[in-house]
Amino acid sequence: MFEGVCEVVARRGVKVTEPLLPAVVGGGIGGSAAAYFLRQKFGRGVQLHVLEKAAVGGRLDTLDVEGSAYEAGGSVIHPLNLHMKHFVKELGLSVASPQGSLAGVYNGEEFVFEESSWSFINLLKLLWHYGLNPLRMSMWVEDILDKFMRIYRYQMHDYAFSSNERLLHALGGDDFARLLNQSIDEAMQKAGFSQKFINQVVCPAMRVNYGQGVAINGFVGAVSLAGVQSGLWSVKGGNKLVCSGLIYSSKAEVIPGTVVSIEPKTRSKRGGDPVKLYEVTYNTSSGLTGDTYDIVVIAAPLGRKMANITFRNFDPPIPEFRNPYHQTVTTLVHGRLNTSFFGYRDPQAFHFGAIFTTDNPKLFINSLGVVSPVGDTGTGGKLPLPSAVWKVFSKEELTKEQLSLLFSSYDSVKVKPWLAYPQYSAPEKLPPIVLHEQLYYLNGLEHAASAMEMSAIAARNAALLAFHRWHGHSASVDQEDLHEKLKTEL
Ligand SMILES: Cc1cc2nc3c(=O)[nH]c(=O)nc-3n(C[C@H](O)[C@H](O)[C@H](O)COP(=O)(O)OP(=O)(O)OC[C@H]3O[C@@H](n4cnc5c(N)ncnc54)[C@H](O)[C@@H]3O)c2cc1C
Ligand SMILES: CC(C)=CCC/C(C)=C/CC/C(C)=C/CSC[C@H](N)C(=O)O
Repeated sequence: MFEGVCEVVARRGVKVTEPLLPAVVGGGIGGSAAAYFLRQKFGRGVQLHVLEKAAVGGRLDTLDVEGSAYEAGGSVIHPLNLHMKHFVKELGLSVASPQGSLAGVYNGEEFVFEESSWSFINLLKLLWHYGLNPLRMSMWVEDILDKFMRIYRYQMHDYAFSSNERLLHALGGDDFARLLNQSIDEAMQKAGFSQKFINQVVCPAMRVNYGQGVAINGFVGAVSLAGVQSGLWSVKGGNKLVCSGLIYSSKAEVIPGTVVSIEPKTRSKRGGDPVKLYEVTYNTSSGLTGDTYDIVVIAAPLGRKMANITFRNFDPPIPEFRNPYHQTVTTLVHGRLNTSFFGYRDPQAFHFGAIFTTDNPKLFINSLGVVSPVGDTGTGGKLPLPSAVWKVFSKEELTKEQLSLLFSSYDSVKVKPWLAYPQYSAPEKLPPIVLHEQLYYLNGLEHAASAMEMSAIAARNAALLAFHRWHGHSASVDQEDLHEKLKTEL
């Protein structure tokens, strides 16, 4: 018999087999990766559904500017994000590497750091401004990344974790727990970094990536610093192609609908133990309907303003998810930058293609940078074109007046507001993975750090966890000292 097929007794007493029915709620990178990994673990015999209320891709989406598509949500992928790398290879997609451009850090009045196109000059400038802080930061982030990379080995050996705290502890022990319990500001101060460096270099990286300052937890802070390292890449044609590709490869059926409630049910079986199921009710264009599933993986942020799913009749009740999400607005502008806004009267002297900002309440933008279409790898040069497509991140939608301050002229403006990431703080409390016996939640890990790879890791963990719990393989869940145990394995 196929794995993933359960035996039931049919009406006439003849034994027949019924496919196991897992459902995934949400078709973003987390949900599509969950479908892929569930298929990998449970095999051909299961019938997989992905319930999606909007477009497959979720927070991976593009906006069209004058006939070309640009990433408006999740855009860059780290070279050590091995799940994303594997998906792209497996799906036959291609990689695009963004063209580097010169960066400057603006504090609302002046540039406090200006990158040079000469690497030697740059090194001298960094040393002059920040001493050994930049070098020490690279080593600090490398050390965290080294520990983080342990997840791939654990998952390759099929190990799963029943809580986000256990997962992170298995990677970085008490160091990761400490990072979650303090802000990136505190963590870096304790590690000996200067306040000037934190304010002028670390804070701008937090603002460009997470739209928040250095009060965010130390773990997401470290991920954010990894997110400004070199070698970042994206998927040619758009990152969301990974989601549609994974769903196709998993042979899951996408059910268009908004899940409104989930309720545990017991179906009695003649001559056998009762079967426990979940009744998932969802809204479609033709009204309210529902299906029952053996396993449900929720791959969408829970909460009233988010997925808004009601958990009915669970005993004990599933607690409400109150963790708020932070708004980030992406604005794509095809136009000419008003360089005098940044203190450059002469546009010819302005060489920056990426502008980061420090924490200044007077600033109405978090960052802006020149971007290329998803099919393209850049303009081939380091200087921004006089007229280019700029991506602006801000907390609120930009007003016409603000756009006119930033741009001397523009041809088109596209806006996408997102409830982008959790509102981070320290100490960070992470939501559970196991909500009920066979009901799992992926997006709790986002509260440690939100990134495509984090959703993919959470997805593989949930698929492994569901598989082991379904088959009673307790030895593969929450193993202690995995790092030591696996050292001896090839
Ligand atoms: C502006 C922006 C920039 C970013 N940049 C990067 C980056 O450069 N690199 C990086 O790694 N990450 C980046 N991220 C973060 C990254 O995009 C997310 O962490 C990741 O895409 C989350 O994927 P997910 O599948 O977990 O959630 P989502 O993508 O949010 O997917 C959830 C899905 O569930 C669906 N859904 C919700 N409720 C229901 C319901 N009730 N019923 C049915 N379906 C439902 C939604 O429609 C959605 O499709 C960025 C995010 C934003 C917003
Ligand atoms: C999970 C690990 C180890 C690394 C991920 C590093 C990474 C790619 C972080 C970026 C996360 C993020 C939310 C970026 C948002 S903005 C991206 C980009 N700067 C842009 O301008 O679009």
